[in-house]
Amino acid sequence: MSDLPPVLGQEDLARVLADVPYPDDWVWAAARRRQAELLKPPGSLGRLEDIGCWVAGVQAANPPHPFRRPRLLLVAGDHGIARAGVSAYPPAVTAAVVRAVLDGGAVARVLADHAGVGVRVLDLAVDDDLGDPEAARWKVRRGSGRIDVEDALTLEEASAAFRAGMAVVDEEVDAGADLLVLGEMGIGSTTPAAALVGVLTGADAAAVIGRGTGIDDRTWMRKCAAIRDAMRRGRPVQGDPVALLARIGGADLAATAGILLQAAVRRTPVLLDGVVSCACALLVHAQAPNASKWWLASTRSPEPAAKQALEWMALEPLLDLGLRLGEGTGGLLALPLVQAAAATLEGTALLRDLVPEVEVEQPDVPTPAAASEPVTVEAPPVEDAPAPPPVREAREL
Ligand SMILES: O=C(O)c1ccc[n+]([C@@H]2O[C@H](COP(=O)([O-])O)[C@@H](O)[C@H]2O)c1
Ligand SMILES: Cc1cc2nc[nH]c2cc1C
Repeated sequence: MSDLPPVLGQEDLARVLADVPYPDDWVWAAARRRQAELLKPPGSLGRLEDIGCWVAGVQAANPPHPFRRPRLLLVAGDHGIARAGVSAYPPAVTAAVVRAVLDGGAVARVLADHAGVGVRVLDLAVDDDLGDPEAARWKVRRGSGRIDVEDALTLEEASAAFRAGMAVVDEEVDAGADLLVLGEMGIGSTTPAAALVGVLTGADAAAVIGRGTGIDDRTWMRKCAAIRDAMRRGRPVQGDPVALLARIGGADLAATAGILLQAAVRRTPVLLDGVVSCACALLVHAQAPNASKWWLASTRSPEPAAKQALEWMALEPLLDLGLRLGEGTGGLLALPLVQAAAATLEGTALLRDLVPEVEVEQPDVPTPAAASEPVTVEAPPVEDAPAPPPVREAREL
């Protein structure tokens, strides 16, 4: 990462993208077989069984173990488009909520403390001084441009934010983090998120717009026009992730994309949150489809753009509770289930040890003895999943 230039071009990113590994297929397959041998009817733990196997694959350990040092990365930034009246709340809320994440009082802080998750706030572009030098270490500017009429960031700023996300992952993983929970805070952020998903999937503004913080119909019309205009500005650079983030994203989104990419490079799993992290995930996935194997969709956001992004990546959310807060609340609430999935796969007795006369039917997964070459175990297809996005330029370089 350190040899990357100050402005990230497609070729520079292509070098990083080429290093994205795949989680361990053999361990995943072994975990599948173990899952079938546990003291329970096969499939009786439902989705928890798939998640346990996913944990085994990303930890390259069968049985897996519950994560020991999960960390919430809360990425914050203000968005110039909020000045166009696209949110139900004023931009001043961003700084207030981020302060409450730092000092206590925000939902994310309550849930993180409850779950024993360490919190790191990254102020990439909050339009205020939070008075926390550690949070501001990666700040690239205050606020961003109005994406319907101007760029959110310069290419230098977008690159700096993207690289900041990558650097933070390196720091966290070097310090022992074994799971990253993504969170975000920024009034107006659902507008760039929707515009990014619209450009990357080819969907219309009306198909990706959502109600965000709870907007009324008049605000919806303004927001739809803003997304439409931003998408028009973004389309010419849709194959260049950093240029796209500079035009219609924002510093918090660019850092989030950098986190998602570098987490995959560092073989570190990530729990996605709502529409903003899903949009950034789609942007990285469009260039490096392997990367999404390291991510788990924690929650189904009511934002249509989140639904589209997850379908595009064939990721099925774990929770469907109508969460639309952001701040990493989806991942924080899904975490106990992920931990339970790992714990049951690790700690449950084997049926054959207690009831030897019952024969276990093994699932049809590859065994090392059955093939001489490692095989890629594909994720099961999602019904009605759209065709992959036509955005692969950087990878083809
Ligand atoms: O996570 C989601 O899917 C989600 C859906 C709607 C709103 N939000 C949060 O609300 C803020 C953005 O909403 P808005 O209406 O200002 O664009 C931002 O702080 C997000 O964390 C988050
Ligand atoms: C109060 C408030 C808290 C939030 N947390 C994340 N997005 C938010 C939006 C609002 C308006």
